[in-house]
Amino acid sequence: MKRLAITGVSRDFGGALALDGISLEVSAGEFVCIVGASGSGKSTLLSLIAGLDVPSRGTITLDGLPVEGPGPERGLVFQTGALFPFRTVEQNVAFGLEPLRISKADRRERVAWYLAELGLTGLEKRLPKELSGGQRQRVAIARALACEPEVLLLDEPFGALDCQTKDDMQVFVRKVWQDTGTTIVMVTHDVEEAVFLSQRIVVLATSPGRVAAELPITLPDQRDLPLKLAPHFLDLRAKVESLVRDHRSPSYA
Ligand SMILES: Nc1ncnc2c1ncn2[C@@H]1O[C@H](COP(=O)(O)OP(=O)(O)OP(=O)(O)O)[C@@H](O)[C@H]1O
Repeated sequence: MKRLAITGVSRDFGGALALDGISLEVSAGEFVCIVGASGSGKSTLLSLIAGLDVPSRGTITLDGLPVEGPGPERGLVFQTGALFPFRTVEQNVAFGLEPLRISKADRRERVAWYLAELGLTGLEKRLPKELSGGQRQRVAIARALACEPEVLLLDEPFGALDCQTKDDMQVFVRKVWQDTGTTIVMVTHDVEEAVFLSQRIVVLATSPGRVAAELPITLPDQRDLPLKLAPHFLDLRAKVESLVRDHRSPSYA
């Protein structure tokens, strides 16, 4: 289990400051959502944590060790799952396990467990083109989780899905998080989704991107879809929406 610490992180794209002095800690096993208006630097922050990009200033550490590039302890899933088109579902999920020194039988068992966990049993032999958008995203999440990362980084993973599929995916992700204890950091522009999923929401402000607010999400651990209509849920959602609105650049007002 790892603790993620982001300290004084800035990212300057040749004079354009995308992130300015972000400090944030995520505890082992925590589920944190990052929200903010378009351009607030959400994706930039996630790529820095993933090690796909390097901060201009500041440090990012996992259990005290600096992040210096991508690593197997951090799994990443984007909006379009980017599956290997000529691999079947089970071959996609097994991909990250192939270089690991585990027996074929263990590998098969692990793949089967994650396929079952994500509701994909029965689709093992299908190719990505034979799946729905929601199924494809579940394969992408299963593939990231099969490597048993300490931290799962999700960048708008359900952004391209219809409302119904998105609802189902949110329920899946809550269950997976509870079953596996994986630390999750997720970027979304959907405030309802962030409130439903997370234990804490970090709101980023725009121009430059910085932490505007952090809110603990005081909802029960067991969450089902009707919770989205409960008064306490709606209060939290309204509060976060107004924080996002209040911290976007004037050009969006
Ligand atoms: N490679 C890059 N070169 C120059 N500027 C960049 C680059 N990547 C991001 N930016 C700028 O950094 C800022 C933050 O972008 P980022 O994509 O992280 O925001 P975001 O909050 O994820 O936005 P959205 O919700 O629209 O996806 C934006 O002003 C963007 O134009």
